[in-house]
Amino acid sequence: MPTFPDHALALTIGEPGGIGPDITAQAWLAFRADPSLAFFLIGDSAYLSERFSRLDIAVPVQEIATPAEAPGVFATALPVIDLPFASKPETGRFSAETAGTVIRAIDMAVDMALKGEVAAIVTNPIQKEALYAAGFSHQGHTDYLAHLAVHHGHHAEPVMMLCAADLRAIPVTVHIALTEVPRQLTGDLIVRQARVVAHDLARRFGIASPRLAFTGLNPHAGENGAMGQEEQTIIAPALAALRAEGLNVQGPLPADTAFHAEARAQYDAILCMYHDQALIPVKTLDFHGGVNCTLGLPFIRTSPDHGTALSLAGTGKANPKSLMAAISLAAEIARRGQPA
Ligand SMILES: NC(=O)C1=CN([C@@H]2O[C@H](COP(=O)(O)OP(=O)(O)OC[C@H]3O[C@@H](n4cnc5c(N)ncnc54)[C@H](O)[C@@H]3O)[C@@H](O)[C@H]2O)C=CC1
Ligand SMILES: NCC(=O)COP(=O)(O)O
Repeated sequence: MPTFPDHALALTIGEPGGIGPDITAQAWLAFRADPSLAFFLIGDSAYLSERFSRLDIAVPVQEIATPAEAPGVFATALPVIDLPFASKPETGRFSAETAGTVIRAIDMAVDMALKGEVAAIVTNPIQKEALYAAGFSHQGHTDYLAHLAVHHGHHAEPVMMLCAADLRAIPVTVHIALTEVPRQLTGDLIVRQARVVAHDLARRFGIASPRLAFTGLNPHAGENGAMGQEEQTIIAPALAALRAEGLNVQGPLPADTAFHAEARAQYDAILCMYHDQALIPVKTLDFHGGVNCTLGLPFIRTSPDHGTALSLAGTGKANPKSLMAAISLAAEIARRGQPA
């Protein structure tokens, strides 16, 4: 397992028309004096230099050929592995024309992680609709990273976990229409995700016997079937199976009362039945400190909790703290290592 300070973190450029370049520059300014947080960016160095020159900050860019060069450069310049765009991105706009290169940056980072050349991957936000328009057939990074890992011969069972100060929330179903949720929510899906969460909270977060909570799907967790059946037919049986395996589980809890401070103190992570049930509390509690961490991969991946914020790109107004928190968490997990 590669660790700091020998191995740097690989950052991917994400949507070039969005705030990724700006917050990466700000993160470098904040962290450049700390070799334990050394990172490099995979992106178009000429475009990045031009973007930075328009912000009121001095961020020199230095091209590197390999990840191993990054720690030696990090204190004086933002190390960049050059990956030029075929067509010039437009700040504040997304384009399907750059999507292939955006995906290529992710491919390269995964390749480096699987070869043990980097300590972890931190992804800048992608514009999902731009990638979809270019033929990308995955929901987002989370399932694409797992696809790449499997393609390279590894096992992967991807789980999206959003972390705020004292809340870790997992959407069991992710980027699907709300009408699809009852159709795609199964006991098997809940059980498989809970196993990954329990395993990775122990392995990556040092929580030996994590306490897992689960929300219901319906208002008041269905109120004994009066407001929906999924709690009784899908969620409760899945929890019973997990209990039989020795996992510490509670629920299904009514989602509306599962996130206040006293409730949060009762669990280490909460598995929620759909995207907004998990992400609204995280982003409300800690929008600028929230981190998206993928569990179930053979490498470490974190990301800011927010998206591309196109309207802020190039303005200098994007807050870099979520990306900084993502970098810090990736470094912390890498330092902890991976006990078997
Ligand atoms: N990990 C990833 O790749 C993610 C990608 N996305 C993608 O981003 C695109 C835009 O999604 P939206 O729903 O509009 O979410 P968004 O997070 O880009 O923007 C939501 C609101 O938060 C503000 N905001 C976001 N980041 C900020 C920052 N660092 N500092 C200050 N304000 C900030 C924006 O200006 C906007 O008002 C979509 O294509 C979505 O799929 C969204 C979330 C994560
Ligand atoms: N809403 C979370 C999000 O869009 C992140 O998705 P991913 O790209 O990390 O899979």
